[in-house]
Amino acid sequence: MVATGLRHAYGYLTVLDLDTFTVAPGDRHAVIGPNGAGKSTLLNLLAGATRAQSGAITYNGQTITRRQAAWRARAGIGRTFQHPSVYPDLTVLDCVRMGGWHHRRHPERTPLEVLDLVGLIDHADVLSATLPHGHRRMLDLAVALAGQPRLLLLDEPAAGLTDAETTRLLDILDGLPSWMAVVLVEHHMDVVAALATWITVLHHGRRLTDGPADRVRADPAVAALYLGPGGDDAAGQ
Ligand SMILES: Nc1ncnc2c1ncn2[C@@H]1O[C@H](COP(=O)(O)OP(=O)(O)OP(=O)(O)O)[C@@H](O)[C@H]1O
Repeated sequence: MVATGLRHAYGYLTVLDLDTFTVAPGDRHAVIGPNGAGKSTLLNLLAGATRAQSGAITYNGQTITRRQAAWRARAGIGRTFQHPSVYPDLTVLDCVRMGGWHHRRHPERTPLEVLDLVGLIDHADVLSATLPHGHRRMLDLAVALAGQPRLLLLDEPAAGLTDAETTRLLDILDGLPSWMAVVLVEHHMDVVAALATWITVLHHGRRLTDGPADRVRADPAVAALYLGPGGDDAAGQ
């Protein structure tokens, strides 16, 4: 996927102004930055949940800038949400079935296998709205994985998880196929450190820097962004 000239504003407030953003098969691309930096806005534009006010997005060589989110999902762009609330009236299993509806004939994994992967197999018949937060996040991930995405957009998947849940999440993400591209918006630097090979840092909607994960995490300007000048450790923790 290649996005160029993406710009988004709410009224007079420009919240994203990004010259280029590229993801290739197999990438593990983290997008980090302080609250309000425009990370979720970027993900929403890539997923089609928000329509780009200017700029262009291509995917597999095809222009998808005006394509709706559902079309993009069918084309292989899966996503999770910062505040997951997947189909509250459905059972956990039916949510995952919905996530994989366009792969009914040739699913790589059955819905039950996906639930097993994320540790929710014992909750298959429970109404999704009754799940505690960590389980709801895992269900959100299961729904995205059931769609067999080629590009997976993750919006703060570790937010609010316990240590044990975070470990499980890291195991799952670490086991994703190498052809799948992942874009990860995340505040937890240990999660970013474990997964990301490339990091883009957003600040006030613009790219502060980007590059190989080790180099960006060691960048004093990135540490200063999180802790203020002199904060050595912020991006490297
Ligand atoms: N629907 C909206 N209407 C008005 N302003 C909005 C709306 N959604 C987001 N914003 C503003 O856009 C800016 C970027 O928000 P965004 O959620 O993309 O940031 P973020 O980097 O994901 O932040 P966080 O880490 O806190 O989730 C913020 O200033 C936010 O208040």
